Amino acid sequence: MPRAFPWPVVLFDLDGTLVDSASDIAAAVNRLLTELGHHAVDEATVRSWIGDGARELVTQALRHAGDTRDVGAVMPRFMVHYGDCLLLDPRLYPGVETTLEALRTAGVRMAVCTNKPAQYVSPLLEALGIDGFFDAVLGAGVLPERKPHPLPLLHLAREFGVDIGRCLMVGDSATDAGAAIAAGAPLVLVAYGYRRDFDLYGCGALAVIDRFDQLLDLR
Ligand SMILES: O=C(O)COP(=O)(O)O
Ligand SMILES: [Mg+2]
Repeated sequence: MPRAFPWPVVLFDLDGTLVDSASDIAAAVNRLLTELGHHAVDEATVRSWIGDGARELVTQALRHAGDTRDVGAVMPRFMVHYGDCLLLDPRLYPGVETTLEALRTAGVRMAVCTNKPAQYVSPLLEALGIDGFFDAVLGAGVLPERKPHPLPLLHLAREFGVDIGRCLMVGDSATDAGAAIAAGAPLVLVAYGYRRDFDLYGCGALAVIDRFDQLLDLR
């Protein structure tokens, strides 16, 4: 447990940081692709599309399939599949629950700040038994901008009444890094998530951690 954790607020990314949801998201993408008459794709390919929100994910999937139809036309179907697949096999990364517990004990207030569609965030957190750790949960579609725009982070900092410079952002991708840097939030990145080809080590993060519980070693 941290003796004195340096930040009073931590904003956590969800997919690829707290939860390994790639197989569920891949299942939803593949239900859509096969419904549209395309071949399914493997999970690793879908992983490389996660991070910019559902619409961008489907845009990439359609492009991959050579399908030129308008993404907006297929989004309602995709959202049905997304909901149906949400709880197929989501997994907390190792150490998440004990680390959140330690942070809570240390008096740190926590929020989830994700590009996952907002209506699916709380059901996922509840199913994994970690919803109680968070004072705020912010998914995509609630605010007019999503990460890498700084607005979601600034919005949460304002809700907590804490200067953004004292709100640590913990994420796994370029969208998290971009949002944190634009907002002026300190940033820690996890190395095990959906980083794609993003250079985690060259973006100015305070630390890049291999295991979630290494958060507690930060000083
Ligand atoms: O659903 C996404 O595209 C990514 O979600 P995240 O912001 O929690 O990584
Ligand atoms: Mg992520």
